[in-house]
Amino acid sequence: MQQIIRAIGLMSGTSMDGIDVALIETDGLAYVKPLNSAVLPYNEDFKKQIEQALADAQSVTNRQERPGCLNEVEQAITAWHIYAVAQLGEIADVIGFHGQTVLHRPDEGYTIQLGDGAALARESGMNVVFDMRANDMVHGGQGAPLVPIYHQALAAQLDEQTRKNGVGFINIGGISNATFVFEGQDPIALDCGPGNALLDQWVQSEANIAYDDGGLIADKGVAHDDVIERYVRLPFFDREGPKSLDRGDFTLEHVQGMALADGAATLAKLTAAAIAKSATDLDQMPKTLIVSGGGARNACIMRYLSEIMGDAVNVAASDTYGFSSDMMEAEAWAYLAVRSLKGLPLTFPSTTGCEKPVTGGVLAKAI
Ligand SMILES: Nc1ncnc2c1ncn2[C@@H]1O[C@H](COP(=O)(O)OP(=O)(O)OP(=O)(O)O)[C@@H](O)[C@H]1O
Ligand SMILES: CC(=O)N[C@H]1[C@@H]2OC[C@@H](O2)[C@@H](O)[C@@H]1O[C@H](C)C(=O)O
Repeated sequence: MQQIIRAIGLMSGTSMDGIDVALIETDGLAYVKPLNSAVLPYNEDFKKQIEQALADAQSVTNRQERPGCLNEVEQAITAWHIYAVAQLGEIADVIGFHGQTVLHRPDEGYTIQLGDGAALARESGMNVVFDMRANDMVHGGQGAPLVPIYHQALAAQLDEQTRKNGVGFINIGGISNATFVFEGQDPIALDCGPGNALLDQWVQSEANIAYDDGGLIADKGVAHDDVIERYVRLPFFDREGPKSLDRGDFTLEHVQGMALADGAATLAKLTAAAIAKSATDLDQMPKTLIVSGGGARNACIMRYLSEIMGDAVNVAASDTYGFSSDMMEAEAWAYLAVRSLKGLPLTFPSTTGCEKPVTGGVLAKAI
């Protein structure tokens, strides 16, 4: 019997809306049991500071550099995470700490997640595994997505028929990413395209609203397929996976001038079209798509996705299967920390393009 470890995962994703915290127990293999979770939303002031950090990070040429406000924001991010762990109020053997991505340049071989793992270990009194993307890049990988091996562990909990027919896990966060799990194979993964980030920016700039709750704005609009075509012509979509994106890789340029609802509908349909496109190179189309992340709550994105995938594919939010849509990434970071402690691979040639399965992460021990 493999050793069962209690692990906390901390995820603050590209939507920059706050920190998801999850406690699980796992053997780092097929056994996973979520135990508790919490959310710590960032306030408006801090979101603005992170946006400034994203802008200041643009000048970085080496991942150790911290120009502009980056040092200050990194300390603040660490403080928010220390508070998030305290809020959860649980003791674990290890914490998996993602940090805040401020720059992701896979073609140049670096990615930066702000967050001081040693400080978190010191203040929480728990061991922390952080910086889990870097070693993948050292081995030729994209450094993202890392959640696929966790998706594979979840897939093992599904019934035999569902597993046999292949399962896609779709995470619609700021950027969307997909993992396709077929029995007996390593998971196949890639970033798909914009998730909610463009839609958030759109409703923010046009209506001063943080996000399109339920997809109600998009639902009132008409999607412009010619605009979607313009996005889909970008070179990213021609490349085969594995591939990954930076939050800044897509902009609102093609929807500028549209009416609020039409722009929202167009961006919702673009999100769905990009996800559907990510499955086109597969040898076999999975019969089930399990959707997580905030985008699973956008009924318009979900409807477009079901329509584009057609009747042969069952598209449903992950909660339908008993997997938490909101906590899946935080749980994944807990799971990855355990795999890191055990020296197990986090990434595979089929998930990030690394040359061989590789482990990763840096361990900061609690003193
Ligand atoms: N009720 C809702 N209706 C519609 N959209 C929602 C709802 N709740 C959240 N969202 C969308 O989900 C986004 C947050 O998603 P999530 O927390 O999965 O992203 P993330 O983890 O930050 O990003 P990533 O996975 O790219 O790192 C919000 O910015 C918003 O656009
Ligand atoms: C560099 C980075 O932070 N990438 C994120 C981002 O958000 C979604 C997508 O782009 C994915 O590749 C990744 O996060 C998920 C959790 C991952 O690594 O699996």
